[in-house]
Amino acid sequence: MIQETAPAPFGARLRRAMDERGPLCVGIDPHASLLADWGLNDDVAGLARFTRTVVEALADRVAVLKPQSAFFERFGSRGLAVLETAVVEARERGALVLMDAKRGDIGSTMAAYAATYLDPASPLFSDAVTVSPYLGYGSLRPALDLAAAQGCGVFALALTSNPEGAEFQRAVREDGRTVAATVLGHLAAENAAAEGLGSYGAVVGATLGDLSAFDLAINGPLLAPGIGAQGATPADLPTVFGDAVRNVLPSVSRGVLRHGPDTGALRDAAARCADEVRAAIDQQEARQ
Ligand SMILES: O=C(O)c1cc(=O)[nH]c(=O)n1[C@@H]1O[C@H](COP(=O)(O)O)[C@@H](O)[C@H]1O
Repeated sequence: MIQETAPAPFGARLRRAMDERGPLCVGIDPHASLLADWGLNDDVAGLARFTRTVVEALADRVAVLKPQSAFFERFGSRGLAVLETAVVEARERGALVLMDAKRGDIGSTMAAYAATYLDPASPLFSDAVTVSPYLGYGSLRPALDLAAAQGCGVFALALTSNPEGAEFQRAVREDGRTVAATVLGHLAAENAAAEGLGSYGAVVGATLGDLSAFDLAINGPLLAPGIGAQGATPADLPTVFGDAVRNVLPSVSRGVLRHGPDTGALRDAAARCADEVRAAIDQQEARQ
């Protein structure tokens, strides 16, 4: 009889990857301007070459690769085919793939989005996906449940790195809590039973300065974009995240990608960034 083994939870897989490979997520964001900088055309062949170069350079050494779906979708079905190949090859080379899709819809449609990224039968099956909770946290339930069943993760937008985010995310509800604190509270409840790092993460920008007004102790990963092109640095992480810094997964796209297309330069840039992040985390832990 074939024994069905439950997949290891995403949180545990992520913790192991961060410990072994360094706490870093590199975004695959094939901007038209980056394609040009790399000497590539802004077409499907350029997209495929760019993406393959990043995957071959980094998937065997960084903890997480985060393809930004929009940059592939803009080329239609042929762009999605490039994305499908990238996801499979990155996972085969040992990286966890976090699909940056930022999906969010009513629950019945959310189930279709969940199936797209979190059902192993889907060509875009990934280790985790970013979602938007602004149709109500409960609308994310199909993704949260499928993630649990498949050993996958979900990252919900809480405090995004862009300045416009505050208008909604820091709005105060009738009970006095902000919208962002509400999202963080839901995620903490979701992770409460997890042994070690939970599988339900929050997106919290590294650009936001002191966030001590928010309870970031959600027992889940905190995806922290904003380092590099948006102005934050690894040295900012202790100020932004305080004691929660050990659960932070910093994410860098252009800050690493601008070093391509040379494979060695991409690898050096990612390694430098991971070292700087680790040093910042060690410094904060020494203070505690
Ligand atoms: O979910 C994200 O990844 C994300 C959330 C957020 O608050 N801010 C943010 O910049 N991102 C994504 O992170 C990447 C940042 O790219 P760089 O600014 O080039 O490092 C982009 O793909 C954004 O879509």
